[in-house]
Amino acid sequence: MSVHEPGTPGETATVVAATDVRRTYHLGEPVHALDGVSLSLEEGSFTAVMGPSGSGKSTLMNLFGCLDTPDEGTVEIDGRSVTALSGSDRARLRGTEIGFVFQTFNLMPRLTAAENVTMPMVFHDVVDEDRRARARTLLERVGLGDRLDHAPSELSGGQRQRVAIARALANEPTLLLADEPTGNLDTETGAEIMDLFRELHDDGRTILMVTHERAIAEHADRIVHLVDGTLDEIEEVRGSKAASGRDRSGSEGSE
Ligand SMILES: Nc1ncnc2c1ncn2[C@@H]1O[C@H](COP(=O)(O)OP(=O)(O)OP(=O)(O)O)[C@@H](O)[C@H]1O
Repeated sequence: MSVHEPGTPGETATVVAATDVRRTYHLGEPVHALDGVSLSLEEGSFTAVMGPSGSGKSTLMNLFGCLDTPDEGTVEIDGRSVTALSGSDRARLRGTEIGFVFQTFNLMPRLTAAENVTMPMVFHDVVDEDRRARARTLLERVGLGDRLDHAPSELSGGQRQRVAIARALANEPTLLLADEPTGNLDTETGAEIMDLFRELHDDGRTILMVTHERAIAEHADRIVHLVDGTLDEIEEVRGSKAASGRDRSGSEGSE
């Protein structure tokens, strides 16, 4: 199901949408972290969010990730209004519809790679052996089929992030949210992780990524620029790194 059914054949569906969202924090002087932002994510789109420190990027991610609700405006995920849900229903929606990738990986240190990947599957009715098989498939997908039983401390930074990406995919989420996914990696490893994101994008995943780095943002199809809690510009990334490797109706890469 989608927020808006496509009007014409071939038109892409909006799967996640924030409409005129406002979020004000009241610690002393009110801070308008988001001051009327609307942003829709089409199915299979890859969007980067950039902006100065304090411009509202994390606040927007928290709304899309069902970690917070707006004071005004609405957030809809796969046709469901997040704003109308109770805290526990929102947590369930978060567990089933959102996959999170963090700058600091956030793996459970005492669990193996495979066990980390099976953790989010509690939201689904999957028996143990199927979970293990699914974790294996996901870890193979991110190039770690030979690291299932390694602890995070036995993996490199790039490998840890790959485990985190496999974990984020555990429930076939509607939306993959990545907060500075290359922030703790060297340039080369960061580029490898972005290659993986590009592959996931090619597989049809819907991705929203916050980054400070222009070169990383250019892997997306468009860059959303936030300034002072407002949407300053949506920049289409022409011949983006994400698009360059693919044949997209033959229309890309000829500039
Ligand atoms: N829980 C909170 N309580 C009070 N103020 C907050 C809270 N979270 C964020 N803010 C304020 O809201 C504004 C937006 O913060 P936000 O974290 O969304 O920005 P950001 O663009 O992600 O910044 P950065 O790039 O530094 O992570 C900032 O002025 C921040 O100080």
